[in-house]
Amino acid sequence: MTDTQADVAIIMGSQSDWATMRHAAETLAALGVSYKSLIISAHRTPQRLYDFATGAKAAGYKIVVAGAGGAAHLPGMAASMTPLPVFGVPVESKALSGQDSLLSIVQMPAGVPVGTMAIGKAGAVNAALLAAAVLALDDAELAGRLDAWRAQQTQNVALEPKDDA
Ligand SMILES: Nc1c(C(=O)O)ncn1[C@@H]1O[C@H](COP(=O)(O)O)[C@@H](O)[C@H]1O
Repeated sequence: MTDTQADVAIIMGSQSDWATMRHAAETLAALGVSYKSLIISAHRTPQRLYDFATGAKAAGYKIVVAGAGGAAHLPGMAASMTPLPVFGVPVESKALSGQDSLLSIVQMPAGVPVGTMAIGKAGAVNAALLAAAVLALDDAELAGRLDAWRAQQTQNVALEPKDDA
């Protein structure tokens, strides 16, 4: 689901981040949350970032999920130009296994917050769940879907391990 009037903007520094960030998109889709996915790089497309971040609230977005790897300046720079909540996803880099991405995103100076997730797929899924939880504060139907999603997750955990699972 990619809407023009979406609640969540999923932005990422490169096409190569999509393999990770698609998990955020899939999680939002499963919860019935509208989103738009965009490639925006602070380094390679600075004007695109400026235009997006300064206009994100007026465009109707409520939350930004930003994934980037390596020198991952995208989430912090987006946060510096929008009052919307920004959740950062450190993409797993080849050279340093995402530790560079994590430290780049998490160490923001006081005054410009980025909610930093775990490295990789877990972070992308959790960014989507956190975004949904925030949106659910004002949306009882979404809150119900989120509860159901969690209940299903609990139900999917077997009590005993299997050899062939
Ligand atoms: N960290 C950033 C930013 C940014 O922070 O603006 N723009 C691209 N990148 C990252 O560079 C990595 C390699 O990108 P390529 O695969 O395109 O070479 C990606 O993980 C991307 O997020």
